[in-house]
Amino acid sequence: MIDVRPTTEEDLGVFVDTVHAAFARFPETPDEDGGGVFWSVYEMDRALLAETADGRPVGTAAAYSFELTLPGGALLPAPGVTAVGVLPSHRRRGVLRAMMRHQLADLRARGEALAVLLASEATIYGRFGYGPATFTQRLTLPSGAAFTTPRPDAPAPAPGTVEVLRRADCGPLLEEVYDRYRRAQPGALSRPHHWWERRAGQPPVSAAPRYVALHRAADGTPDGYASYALADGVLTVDETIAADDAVFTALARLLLDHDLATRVVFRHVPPGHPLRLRLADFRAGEPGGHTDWLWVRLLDVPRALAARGWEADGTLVLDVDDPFLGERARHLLTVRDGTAVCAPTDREPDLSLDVADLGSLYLGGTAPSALVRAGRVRAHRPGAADRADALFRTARPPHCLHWF
Ligand SMILES: CC(=O)SCCNC(=O)CCNC(=O)[C@H](O)C(C)(C)COP(=O)(O)OP(=O)(O)OC[C@H]1O[C@@H](n2cnc3c(N)ncnc32)[C@H](O)[C@@H]1OP(=O)(O)O
Repeated sequence: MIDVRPTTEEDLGVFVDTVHAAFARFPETPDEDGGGVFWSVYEMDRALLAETADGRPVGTAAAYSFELTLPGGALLPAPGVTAVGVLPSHRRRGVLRAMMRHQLADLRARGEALAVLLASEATIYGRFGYGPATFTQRLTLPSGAAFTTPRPDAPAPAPGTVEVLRRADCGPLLEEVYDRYRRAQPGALSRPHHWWERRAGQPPVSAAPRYVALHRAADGTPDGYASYALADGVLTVDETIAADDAVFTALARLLLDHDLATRVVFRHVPPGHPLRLRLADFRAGEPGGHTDWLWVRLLDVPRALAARGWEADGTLVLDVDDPFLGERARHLLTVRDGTAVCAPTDREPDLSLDVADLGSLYLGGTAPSALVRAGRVRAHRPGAADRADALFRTARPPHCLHWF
């Protein structure tokens, strides 16, 4: 018999020990101020422990309080599910299933319209209603890679300056730039202030030493940064945050011209990013590690659909199956002037789909027609998939590079 219960601050020690044992890792030691490790930002009033009948902890799950930027720019609270683990001695007996059931009920009771996570394996979370909604990839370029000559009528390069700082000395500036960027980028997550304060997460938030190329606009406002380190001739760029393409290019140019590097690895580039198209030699750019990043689980389909912005008008009837929660509902989605209304209907469906696949479509990162072609979504009439493509499409593809 397994019991799943909510935790309090007093459970932090046992929670940290259990989740680390599930991942077969040992907890790092926090700094004197309690920061410098990713688990210093766990929210223990949002975590769960699974225990055996005699009170031994065997499973963990938690959630962070993030905001997700939706297509159109609305910000929606998005619990970021994390620290999911079950001890190797207690796997494949339904402990995760019990925790997911408890957690999704709890998130609904708190009024959340959706939840998000990063999956350790892509085979785990579909059954619980999560679908991959954003994708990311690495781009490796040879140092010194030349850009094409811009057209004579191309916009001038970003006016501004770049300065090199140490990560440890510019946290507040990075926080400010990141926050402005994530509000404009669909699919991006907030990084709460205490993450920066406690240096929790992966660079540039973490305490790991990094240099930072900080771009400032002509008026001195910081509008982009890239955090990086050079080792064994490889300049690894953890994240490149830029207000626009011109700022991205200015940062990329500085990194590509760095002495003593043979290669520059941009670890997080949105698929389809124009950086590779700027190269004089297209084949010099090596994309790699293309992978799912943010997974979305819709908990309140009508509210979630009404919350995002839409770039085309139209209607669509969606028949949505949610096997894990044992629900099925048919929704009439009507979009006018960028705003959607989603109401129950008994009209014949245009598309039948699982809630996990709707999660994949939600941010515009996957076209409905692609899921129809993959056999995951059923289109009931000619033209239905095209209509759905036109509706869900976003001019700016979603991207997320926050790790949690
Ligand atoms: C958001 C995050 O935190 S991602 C991190 C996830 N955690 C890890 O990767 C840490 C190491 N792994 C683990 O701790 C565990 O194996 C877990 C948490 C992935 C699974 O826990 P379990 O208690 O064994 O899962 P449970 O027995 O409830 O399985 C539920 C279902 O998921 C399936 N499943 C569980 N783990 C996996 C997996 N790794 N790959 C594929 N399927 C899986 C089970 O087969 C079962 O399928 P069914 O519904 O068809 O019967």
